[in-house]
Amino acid sequence: MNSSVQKLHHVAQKPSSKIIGLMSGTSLDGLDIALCEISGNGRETTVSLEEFITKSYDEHTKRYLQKIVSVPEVSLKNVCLQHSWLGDLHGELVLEVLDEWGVNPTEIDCIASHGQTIYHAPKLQHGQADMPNATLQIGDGDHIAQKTGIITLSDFRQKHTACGGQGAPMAALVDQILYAHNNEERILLNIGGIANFTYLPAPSNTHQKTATIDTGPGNTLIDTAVNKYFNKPFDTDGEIAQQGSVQSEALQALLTDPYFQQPLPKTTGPEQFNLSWINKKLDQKGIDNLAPKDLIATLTQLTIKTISESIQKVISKNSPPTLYISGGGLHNPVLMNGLAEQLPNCQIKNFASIGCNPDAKEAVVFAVLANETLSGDGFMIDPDSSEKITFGKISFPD
Ligand SMILES: Nc1ncnc2c1ncn2[C@@H]1O[C@H](COP(=O)(O)OP(=O)(O)OP(=O)(O)O)[C@@H](O)[C@H]1O
Ligand SMILES: CC(=O)N[C@H]1[C@@H]2OC[C@@H](O2)[C@@H](O)[C@@H]1O[C@H](C)C(=O)O
Repeated sequence: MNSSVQKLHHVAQKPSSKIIGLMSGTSLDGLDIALCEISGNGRETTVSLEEFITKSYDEHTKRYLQKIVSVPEVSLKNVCLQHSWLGDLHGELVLEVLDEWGVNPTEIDCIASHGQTIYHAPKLQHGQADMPNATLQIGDGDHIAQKTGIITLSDFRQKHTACGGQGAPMAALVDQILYAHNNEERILLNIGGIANFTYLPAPSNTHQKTATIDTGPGNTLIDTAVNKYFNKPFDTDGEIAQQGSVQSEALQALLTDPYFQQPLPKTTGPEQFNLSWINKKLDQKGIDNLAPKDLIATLTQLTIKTISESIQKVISKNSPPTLYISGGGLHNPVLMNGLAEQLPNCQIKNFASIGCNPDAKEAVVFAVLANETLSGDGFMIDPDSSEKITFGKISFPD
């Protein structure tokens, strides 16, 4: 037997594995690196987050990625170069943090790498009837495996679209096995660049089904406008939004986007929600005189409104869920207070109270997806079929 296949066979049979989850999200703030100890599989899965860090991208890296991320027409040469370059970079960052943590790479059973989404094109967004749901992530897995000497699973979203899904959100698959609770209705809300949630009704609630959705912009519009008008990467602690006031006419103009009324399932990205989208929506209503701080307050309110309205649509009025929040938006008090105001019946908690470090959640998701591919049966993505599927492509270091 080939030695890497033998290693894989061994890892798949271990009662517990050390898996590193890697996530480079839509905000382009850096690479989230989560070292997990994972035992069991399916509903028996348990995860212990042993270490976590976000390795921030420097300005040069961020600007280089911005050349192609979510841009519809780019240099194919850049895409080709960046696919390999980012794989190498992610491999180097893994080696760097393992050294910082005092962990030998030989102790790691595998890496689960999400990569960087450079274009997300569900049918709803690309609008070409003859084309399938499509999504593209870069940061090649072979490069990560070569750099680190560690078996690497990557490119998790392709199987989702190949099986008829929209390529996202995928966190719900993991949320269901790790966080569904017998007596509590739960919403797991992640506010990253894009906001998404998983609704986990308590099993006793036979009227409601598990649901998942990208609600629309999380931080992406706030970040992009703060960057343009204040030359900062994001609105630290919501300070700018607090100085501005929400302009209701502008808010209504933004809320007219049909995405917000589309039924589930739906997913989106910065390809749709970006600076030109803001300008177009405001131009259509003849609004051209918003003070920058009022724009930030209005965009923050847009995130609050679209998240809370999406939540209201799926939950049962009689048994309001507890909301567990993760992602960078958790650090913005204006977002948090706004959600509490709009969802007075829901208890709001930090995801840490049932899971792990809220900034690590998505990286852990990909570690669990890899664990299931190696040692489990997989996940059901079609509620009308019992067929289970696994995700990720396997790269060997040799
Ligand atoms: N102290 C803070 N105050 C306000 N906002 C913050 C703060 N810290 C982080 N954020 C926001 O969180 C964002 C990063 O969030 P996160 O890392 O969850 O996003 P992501 O994983 O890149 O996105 P996605 O989940 O959509 O892929 C930052 O760009 C910023 O907008
Ligand atoms: C295409 C893509 O990378 N989508 C991300 C992004 O970040 C949040 C939201 O948009 C979600 O749809 C998804 O990530 C999480 C991990 C998911 O698939 O559940």
